[in-house]
Formats: sequence, C-alpha cells, structure tokens
Amino acid sequence: MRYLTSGESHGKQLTTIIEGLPARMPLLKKDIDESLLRRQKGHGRGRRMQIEKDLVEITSGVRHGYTLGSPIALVVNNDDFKSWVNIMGEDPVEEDEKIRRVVTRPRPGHADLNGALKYGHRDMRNVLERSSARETTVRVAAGAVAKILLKQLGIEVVGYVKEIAGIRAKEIDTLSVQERFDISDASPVRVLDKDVEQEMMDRIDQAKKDGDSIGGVCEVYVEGMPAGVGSYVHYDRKLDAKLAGSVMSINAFKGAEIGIGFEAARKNGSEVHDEIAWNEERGYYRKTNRLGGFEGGMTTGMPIVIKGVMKPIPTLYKPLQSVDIDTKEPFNASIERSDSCAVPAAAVVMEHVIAFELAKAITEQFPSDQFPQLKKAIDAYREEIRCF
Ligand SMILES: Cc1cc2nc3c(=O)[nH]c(=O)nc-3n(C[C@H](O)[C@H](O)[C@H](O)COP(=O)(O)O)c2cc1C
Ligand SMILES: C=C(O[C@@H]1CC(C(=O)O)=C[C@@H](OP(=O)(O)O)[C@H]1O)C(=O)O
Repeated sequence: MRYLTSGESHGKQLTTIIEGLPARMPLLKKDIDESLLRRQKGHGRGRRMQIEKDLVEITSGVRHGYTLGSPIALVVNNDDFKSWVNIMGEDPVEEDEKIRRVVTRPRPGHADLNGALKYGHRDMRNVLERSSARETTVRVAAGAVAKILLKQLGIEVVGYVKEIAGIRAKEIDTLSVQERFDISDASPVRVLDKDVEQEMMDRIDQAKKDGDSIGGVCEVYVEGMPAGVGSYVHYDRKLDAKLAGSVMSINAFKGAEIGIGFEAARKNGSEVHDEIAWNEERGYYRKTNRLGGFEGGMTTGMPIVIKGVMKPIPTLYKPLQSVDIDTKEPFNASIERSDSCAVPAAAVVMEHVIAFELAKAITEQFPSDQFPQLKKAIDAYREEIRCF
C-alpha cells in the first residue's frame, strides 16, 4: 500500500491516491469524514479552521460501499480557495505583487527559506502553499481508510494529547483502548483531568495573547497487532523505524519515542526489558510493556505505544528576526493569521499516519487481492502463533 498527496494550502483542493488496498473491503465516506472532523478541532487553532469544513469526496476505487481493488482517490475541497482564486489560479496574473501576495520574508522555523533556495522560488508563497500542514488533511483521509482496514482485522489505533507546553496529562497507562478513544476527540483539548485540560487551554490562550506559540507531546496507542509484524532481517523493514519516520514526517514534529524511549538510557536492563509469559488464551505475552510493543523491529503483540514531540508553531504574531530576500534587510513582520497551538489536531494526524504505516506493513506481510482472504490469513496466523 502506498499513497501520494497533492494540493496547495489555498489552492482549489487536496487529493490523495491510495494504491494497494485489497478489493471487497467495506469503506464508507462517513468514516473518513469523522476523522477529518476530529482533525479540525482543538483549542488554539487560528481563523482558517472556521472557514473550512473538511468533507471527503471519494472519486474512484469504491463502489456501493466496497473497495474495487483499484486506486482510491479522495478529494477534499479548500473552502478558502474562493478568496484566493486570483492568487492561486493556474493562469498568469498581472505582475502586481499585492495581487499575487508575493512573500519575500521567510519565517524562522518554517520551510520558506530552504524551500526558496532549493527550488529557486523568489516568491516564497510557492513554498509555503505546499509546506503548510493543510496537507495533513488528506494524510488523515488516507489514514482513515487504513484505520478502517485495521479495525476490521481487530486492530485499533488511537491518538491523544500527552502534554502541552510542559503541562502533562494524567497518566493513562491502565486505560483500555475504548477509554482512550474518549479522550481522543480533540475538542477543545481532551485529557482525563478537567483541571489539567483547563490549565492547558489557559496556557494556549496566554501564548496567543503574547503573540507566541507552544508545542507539546502526542501519543498513539495501538491494540490488536499480532506479534511478528515487521522484520529484523533488513534495516529498511524494521517497523519501529518506519513508525518513527512517519511521525517525523508530520509538520513540526521533532522526535519520536517508542515505549519508555529516552528514559531507557537512565535505567538498568532489568528495569527496561519485559518478561515473557504464556497462557492458553493469549499465547505469548509480556508481563510489562516498557518497550512499547517492539523488539527486533517487529511487533511483540503487546500494545504499541509511540509518542511524538511537536515544536511550537513557527508563524508568530510577535515574530523573530529574519531577512527579506529582496532587500537583504532585517525585518520584524506582522502576520495575518496562524494557529498558536495545534497539538490536539496533530495527535489526530499522528494517529492516522501511524495507522497507514501499520496497514501497509500488514498488507505487505499478508499479501491478498481480496479483503476476506486477508482476514482469513491474519486469523490463521494469530492462531498459529498462539499455540507456537
Ligand atoms: C495540524 C498542524 C497545524 C499547523 N499550523 C501551523 C500554522 O498555523 N502556522 C505555522 O506557521 N505552522 C503551522 N504548523 C507547522 C508547520 O506546518 C511546520 O512547522 C512547517 O511545515 C515546517 O516544517 P518543520 O517544522 O517540520 O520543519 C502546523 C502543523 C500541524 C501539524
Ligand atoms: C489549513 C490548515 O492549517 C494551516 C497550517 C499552516 C502551516 O503553515 O502549516 C498555516 C495555517 O494556514 P493559513 O495560513 O491558511 O491560516 C493553518 O491554518 C489545516 O490544518 O487544515
């Protein structure tokens, strides 16, 4: 399975094409829309999210609620495009820089300057339109399809906020996947404890008032993955590495951590590794899950627990100093609009990005043209390893 995305932030629409999904898998538009809606929520977002109402159109690969085995194309419109037709249209427009809203002032922390240097764009709008996290809309759409596949195989994936600007959510290690779903709705910030929730929102409001931005930590929890998915045989087939890579591919994410992650550096082996046990019902399992569901680049069958760190948003109302690429003069520009914190939305993005990577790994390990065959193959494998 693979997917491509296309689309600019203020262009007409965003598109993703997913290839490699088996035929005859139930797939409904409403399930994708549900994910898209969750990504739009969250305290700290700017005005743009009030303009957009993200809904998917499935334009190919699905008929009467089932996949055909052909590429699936999903489209999401940018409602904001109507205000940007002259600026974003494909036809040449007059050279008036105001009409084209030419950008010559790169924001520290965004892709503006490096993208301009790489592609030779003297108008950095040509960079920011694509580097914008607006693209995560269709990444979520692709991930929603992956989630549907996983769910029907008994695999649940859920993402939520762990920390915002140093304010930590209450420990949720003992919660079931269902209980984690209850806090996965990003509206406005969802954590277990209402006081912590309020504290996080106040901190976001403060950042906004100060013209600043804040980041945080998201966590994704996966239940139901059978042991042995991924591989130790080749470096590029290690599934934990792929998951970490996919987290790092999300805009503004600066690191990923599986299980206790960096904490392992400060502990003894006896406090890090998870003892192995077996019983008739579960087969092999670990008594603890400090390694977060991975050993040797393969799943252990225990829940996958992965965190991602999101840096503060780069566009600041109180901007840092930069240099205008036309005049080479320093400047401190004011901006039109931006999110001040997008961690709750990013948790939803992370959930979907991880889901796609897992669905990809499953379909690679159990290649099947038809979804019922895939389901049978996984069921048989689960039974085989339980009694192994
Ligand atoms: C959901 C989401 C919303 C974001 N919103 C903004 C925003 O409003 N303004 C901004 O400057 N960056 C925003 N970002 C972050 C930038 O897209 C990101 O920092 C930029 O693409 C540069 O990439 P890098 O930070 O990974 O190096 C957002 C990121 C995510 C995941
Ligand atoms: C549009 C989305 O996020 C955008 C991500 C983003 C950026 O620079 O990454 C900048 C902002 O865009 P705008 O300049 O149009 O307000 C965010 O709103 C979205 O998440 O759907």
